[in-house]
Amino acid sequence: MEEGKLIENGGMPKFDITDLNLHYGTFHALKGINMKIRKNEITAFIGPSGCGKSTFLKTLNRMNDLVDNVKIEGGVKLDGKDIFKEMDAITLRHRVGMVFQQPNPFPKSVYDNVAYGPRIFGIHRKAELDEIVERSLRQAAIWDELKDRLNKSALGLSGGQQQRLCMARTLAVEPEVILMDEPTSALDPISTSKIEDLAMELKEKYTIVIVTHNMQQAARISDRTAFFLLGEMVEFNETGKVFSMPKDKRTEDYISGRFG
Ligand SMILES: Nc1ncnc2c1ncn2[C@@H]1O[C@H](COP(=O)(O)OP(=O)(O)OP(=O)(O)O)[C@@H](O)[C@H]1O
Repeated sequence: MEEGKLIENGGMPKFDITDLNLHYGTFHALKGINMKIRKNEITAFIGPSGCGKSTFLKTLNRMNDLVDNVKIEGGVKLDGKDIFKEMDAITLRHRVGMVFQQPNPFPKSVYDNVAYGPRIFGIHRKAELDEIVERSLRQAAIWDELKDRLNKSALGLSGGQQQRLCMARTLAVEPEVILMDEPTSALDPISTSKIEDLAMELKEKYTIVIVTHNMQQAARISDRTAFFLLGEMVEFNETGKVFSMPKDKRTEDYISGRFG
């Protein structure tokens, strides 16, 4: 593995992003982003609507490749390897999973939703799939609720259950990074708190990057927070510092609600 630049307190960052620029046609959506995302931490992206948070998140597993007229320049390394030049998109998306804003289970049974990814990657033995399904549902803290409904349609679950099922589906292929794009914005407070608890448990094993509009959520669960504005990353620091003593006036205005 190629040696990447170490971060201040040692270790290699999970993602090393250097001078990343993204254009949608003539629109400059990400402007010169530099950032190192650490392993086993939760990194939160905050900022007003349209500032580029989702665009940046999707760049990390090359979901933007599918958009017409997109131009991406700069470097994104995962464990020291360039995700555009040294990795194919399938391998990347296996290693970097994603959970979306709206729970999006397939119109299949609970079991088949979770087994979907492993089957694509060639696992067909029933005993092995059973084990993966149970492990993933347990990790997503939903096994007890669903163990007697494995053959029922996932579409019959509540929104909060569907979102934890989608987490289980992501976990089933054992990714290293989980990208979460406003995963709780469609959920009630109890389901939200379950997803937050889950994210905090999962960071022991995974690296988590979450886009959230909810600043309390970023403050509650993330280790580091990045504030975006108009395609720029204005500030990136330990979450406590960003919220208690932001360095940039624009961050301060945003977190104190004076932005406008
Ligand atoms: N496929 C696309 N084609 C053209 N422009 C796009 C596309 N996707 C996003 N944009 C534009 O890029 C900018 C950043 O969008 P993005 O969705 O990344 O913002 P965001 O910070 O995640 O917003 P929100 O918080 O509302 O989800 C916006 O101005 C948006 O209109």
